[in-house]
Amino acid sequence: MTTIRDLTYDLLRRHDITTIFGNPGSNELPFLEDFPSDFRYILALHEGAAIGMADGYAQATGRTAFVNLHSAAGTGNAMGGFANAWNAHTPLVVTAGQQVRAMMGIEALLTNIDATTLPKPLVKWSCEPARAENVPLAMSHALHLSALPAPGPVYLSIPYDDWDKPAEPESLRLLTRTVSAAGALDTGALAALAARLDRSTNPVIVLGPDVDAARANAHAVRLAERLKAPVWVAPSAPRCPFPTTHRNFRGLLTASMADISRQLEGHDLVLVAGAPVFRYHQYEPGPLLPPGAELIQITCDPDEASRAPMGDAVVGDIGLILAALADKVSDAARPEPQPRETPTRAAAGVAPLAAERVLDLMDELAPRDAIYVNESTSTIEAMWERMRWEQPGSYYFGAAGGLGFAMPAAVGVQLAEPDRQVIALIGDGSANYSVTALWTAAQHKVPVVFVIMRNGTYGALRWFAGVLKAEHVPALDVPDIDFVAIATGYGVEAVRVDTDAAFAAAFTRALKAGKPSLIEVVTAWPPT
Ligand SMILES: Cc1ncc(Cn2c(C)c(CCOP(=O)(O)OP(=O)(O)O)sc2=O)c(N)n1
Ligand SMILES: [Ca+2]
Repeated sequence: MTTIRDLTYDLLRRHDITTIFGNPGSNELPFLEDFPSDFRYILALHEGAAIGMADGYAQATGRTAFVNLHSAAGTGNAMGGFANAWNAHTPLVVTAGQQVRAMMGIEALLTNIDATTLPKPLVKWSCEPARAENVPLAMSHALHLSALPAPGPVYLSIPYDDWDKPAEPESLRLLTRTVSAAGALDTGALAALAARLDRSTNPVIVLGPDVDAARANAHAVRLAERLKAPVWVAPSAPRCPFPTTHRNFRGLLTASMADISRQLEGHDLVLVAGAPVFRYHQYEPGPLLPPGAELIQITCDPDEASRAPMGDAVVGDIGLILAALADKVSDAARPEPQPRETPTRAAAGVAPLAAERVLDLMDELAPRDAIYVNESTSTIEAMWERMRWEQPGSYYFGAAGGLGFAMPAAVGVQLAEPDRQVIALIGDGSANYSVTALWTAAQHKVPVVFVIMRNGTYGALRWFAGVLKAEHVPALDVPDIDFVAIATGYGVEAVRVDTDAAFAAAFTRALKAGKPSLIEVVTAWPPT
């Protein structure tokens, strides 16, 4: 007899999923019973770390990741991670154990009350199957839907007395289903779009995270070179969709309406690919586009296309459309864009140590194909100006700005990319949200290099307090946290440094260690 549990594990295998990220409670034990030997369970000590690891793993593999959380309390602890995954279009199937069906009505302890409402609106779909026999269909539905454009998290709440029930013979058909999305432009629409680009006198390209998610970076390069168009990265960037060393690269757009129009001044056509229009952050009202400019958005997300406040939009497969456009547009008869001004390297041997000097040393010493998972929020701009990111999958940031993403996500990315070095650059404020990820890194010997930028304050909030002219705000300092002691407590070797020479030596050692390491580097605040 095939049980619901047997069929569920077979469905996961069918979708190439044999890693489970999670933190169990009693409701989850029957699902985990007789855990199959071809699966691995990555235990997180907090559900925020579990979903963050799964998010990083899914983004780096480009495939759906699977999470198992404990009822309502576990789901609640993961809500910040749902926000990041939702904004990042990350394909996740998040499951939570539910009380037995006979005791749900009386709300016995660990009943996930109104379970399907809990993760909304940060899921594409949530479901608590009406009967045990429906679990395989719900699981199959969730696995396909999470990966279909626009990808995103889905949630299943499953009563723990369902797993031993027999699966209905007809539900075995689910094992052989394939579901795929088309998404190319028809020839007419492609020709019209290419013609609009060819007619433009001064086009500019703005690229978003879904270009990197589609691994379409090289198509974007070809299109930019054919059009001889400068390339900006869309604001509040959670990924890097274009080589920062390319002569057409202009940098990261500011997350403000007024500033974006200033930065795009003079262009008559703005082509946005793989990004919402736009993920503004600070409210600085102004014209949505510079005078005379038109905008076309290419997105995999019908809702992004529908909610944009201006321009035209095309919904489809970003990789297919960029590749077809790069083949279709003419070689523009205009001069190549001039390479941007890059900042001079920060001076050596200066105390107190400037954050820019740490960034420059990392960029110089790390392997060229290193992957940065960032949550040092006051140095984002400096990173985009200084770091040389050339390959797809080189940069990740929490897409909803929810802190607690980067430390676990770095572990997930390193699990997915064992041949590239992952460097987690974390602020001394952010480092406290999912610090338990250090324990999982130590237990699974995941060789992430964690760099904690200790400036003793919530630097980005100090900047924002200036933007909002919010004076005398309390609760912006985070002094006296000993990350060396914390890391050691979780089993990760750690060192504190406060000079560039000491950082360079520690960073070089960490890169060779072959195991997780943490460097707490004391940096100047305010920035010099
Ligand atoms: C879950 C969560 N809580 C609070 C915040 C608010 N927040 C906070 C608390 C920031 C300060 C981060 O400080 P840091 O030390 O990590 O980095 P910097 O000093 O470089 O800014 S930035 C920011 O948006 C958030 N984004 N996400
Ligand atoms: Ca800080």
